[in-house]
Amino acid sequence: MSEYPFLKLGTRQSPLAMVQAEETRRRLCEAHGWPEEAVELVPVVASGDKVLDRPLAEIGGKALWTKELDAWLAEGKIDASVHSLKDVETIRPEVFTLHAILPRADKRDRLIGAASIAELKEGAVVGTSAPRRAAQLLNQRPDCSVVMFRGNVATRLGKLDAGEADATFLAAAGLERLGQDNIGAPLDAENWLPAPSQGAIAVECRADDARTQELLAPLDHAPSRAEVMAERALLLALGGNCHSPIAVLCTHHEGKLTMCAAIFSADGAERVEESATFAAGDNEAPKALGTALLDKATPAIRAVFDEAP
Ligand SMILES: NCc1[nH]cc(CCC(=O)O)c1CC(=O)O
Repeated sequence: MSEYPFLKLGTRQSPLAMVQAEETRRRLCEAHGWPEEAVELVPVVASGDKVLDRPLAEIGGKALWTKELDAWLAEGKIDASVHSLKDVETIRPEVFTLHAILPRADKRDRLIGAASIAELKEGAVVGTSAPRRAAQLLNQRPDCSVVMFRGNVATRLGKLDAGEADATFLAAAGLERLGQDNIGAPLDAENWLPAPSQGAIAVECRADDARTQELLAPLDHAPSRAEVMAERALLLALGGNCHSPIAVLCTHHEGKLTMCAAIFSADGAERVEESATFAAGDNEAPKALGTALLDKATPAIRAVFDEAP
């Protein structure tokens, strides 16, 4: 007679999502001295995984990654959801809490198909559907062009292999978790900024579920939480969503956060950046940085943010 599972963890069923859910299960079992059977992984097919031929921004935005998991969590079919925090909307239903942020992995993008942005061949075609990656690329390499690449990591690498583009970007964290971290070249922060919350796994549960909150608590990594919450505060200040070319990197060091952020016009031609250092947990500082960015923004940049729904 077994009382397992103690906890049901909802996850998308893409290979990367499953690996991230497995990492969460491993950490939970380690923290509580449980056998693997104590945590059941419940895969859910997300709307975002069904429609692959149009940009996310056109078909409903980041909510498409969380809609099904949110419904299951609200109904109590699962106790918690595991998310790539980068894909989770900035404003979450109040009935949920992002209760554990796991130690953040490599925050960088990797470029697959060339050793660096500068070394992309003249007029290279680059596959991406992320406004940030497209704008940041075209800002540095106006000779390049962008084609839409959606789908999971394997799908995108397949499109590259099939010659649909000369190069593409993938998050280092995702490649690492899939054991493919030998692919491509990492892009460093001096020239290339990642997306808000890139590389962070978040575990969300119901705000009134004290039992699950207590079980998740030992998984929370305070420095990673400080970084991603500051990055999300910046997103909120900018009114950013999946349409917005916002690049930001926040790095924790001895209780302080250094944030470097850039926003772009839709075509990437124009770019403004700001950076600041402030105390971890200070969510006013990212807000001020957002305001400073918008103050400096050219009309073409501001138009992107004014239009954001
Ligand atoms: N947008 C899809 C997505 N969401 C999270 C990751 C990778 C893992 C992470 O950044 O946490 C990816 C793939 C990618 O951007 O290459």
